[in-house]
Amino acid sequence: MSTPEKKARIYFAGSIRGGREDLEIYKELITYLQTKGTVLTEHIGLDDLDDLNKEKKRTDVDIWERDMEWLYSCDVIVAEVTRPSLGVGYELGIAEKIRKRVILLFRDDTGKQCSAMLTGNAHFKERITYTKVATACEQLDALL
Ligand SMILES: O=c1[nH]c(=O)n([C@H]2C[C@H](O)[C@@H](COP(=O)(O)O)O2)cc1CO
Repeated sequence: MSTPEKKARIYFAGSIRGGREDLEIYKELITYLQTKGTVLTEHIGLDDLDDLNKEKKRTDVDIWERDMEWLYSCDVIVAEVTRPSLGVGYELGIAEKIRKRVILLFRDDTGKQCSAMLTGNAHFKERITYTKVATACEQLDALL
């Protein structure tokens, strides 16, 4: 009997307190990523963060401890960085320090540029620039 293949543990990073303007995009990306593995941070795609894991009832210390455990233990981080977020920037800084694989997603239809701290950084060499989520998913498919 063959052993079942281990599902990839995916840490999806996206803005929460930095602003929820891209929520619909996060939802689509998370739904796609769930076909590729277990998305640890699926709460990032919820309309109401209270729905799934009582995010609003957690203390900030609980959130930070849980997310650090997920960040250190995941197989890959997929970060949607179009909407700037202090939390996502912090997670990516740690990812670089612990040499965790990161795939960055950035939309090219906003007239904004991605931070040079990411685009100038050799650790973040896997970058997807996209307009439509379907295109981003096609490119993710080639990487995951
Ligand atoms: O309630 C939360 N839950 C949570 O998982 N995070 C993590 C995951 C996200 O990738 C990132 C978002 O950071 P920020 O809230 O600064 O935009 O931080 C952040 C918050 C709130 O800061």
